[in-house]
Amino acid sequence: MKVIGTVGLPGSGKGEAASVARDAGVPVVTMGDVIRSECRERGLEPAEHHGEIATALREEEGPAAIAERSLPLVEVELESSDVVLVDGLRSEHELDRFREAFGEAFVLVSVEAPFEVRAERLSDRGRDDSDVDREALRDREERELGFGMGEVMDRADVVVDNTDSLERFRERIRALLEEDRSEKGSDTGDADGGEAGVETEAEGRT
Ligand SMILES: Nc1ncnc2c1ncn2[C@@H]1O[C@H](COP(=O)(O)OP(=O)(O)OP(=O)(O)O)[C@@H](O)[C@H]1O
Repeated sequence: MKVIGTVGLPGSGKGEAASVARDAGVPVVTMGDVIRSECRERGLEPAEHHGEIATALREEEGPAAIAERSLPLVEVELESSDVVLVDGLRSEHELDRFREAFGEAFVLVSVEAPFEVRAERLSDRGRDDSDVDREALRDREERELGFGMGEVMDRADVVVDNTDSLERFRERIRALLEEDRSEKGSDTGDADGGEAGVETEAEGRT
């Protein structure tokens, strides 16, 4: 059993990692979906109220609220799949909650690329205003860092550097999904010569 959590700043490649997982038949639990469904529950438009409801949930149910609400969705997927990907951790409270629930079976992957690279890719993606407007991107980034995302990234088990081609990134994610639990923390760069910029952190685990 393995639960892979992803963390990364806007445009780093979390969505791509999730789509690689889906293509490989690995179920994906998107933490943002928990917020979107709560918006609908409250009769609010998710596109406009996402940030506000995320804050409200944390205030009402505690800082790990979104992780807490994601857990049953992960459990359901684990009934039929050995590996599940959780898209988009934001805070250390959430990380602590997943570690508490899954222990060693939880592998945190930080997807990283410099601001300029992400800004460039996002302006090509153009999903919303913060994709094309660099100032809006900075604001979004600061908000996410404000939730403690930087600290979460620092605690990652695996860092995947996404500055190379999309195909190289996809290969790296596929390798991670296939990696055996016992290899956690080891460099699996053999499939790509280890050039994909993979670093690992032992975090004192055995
Ligand atoms: N290595 C790469 N080369 C080229 N384009 C890439 C690469 N990685 C990701 N992209 C593209 O960059 C854009 C941003 O990636 P993605 O949507 O996965 O980011 P994200 O981390 O999910 O961002 P957000 O948090 O804003 O949703 C997408 O259009 C994606 O296809």
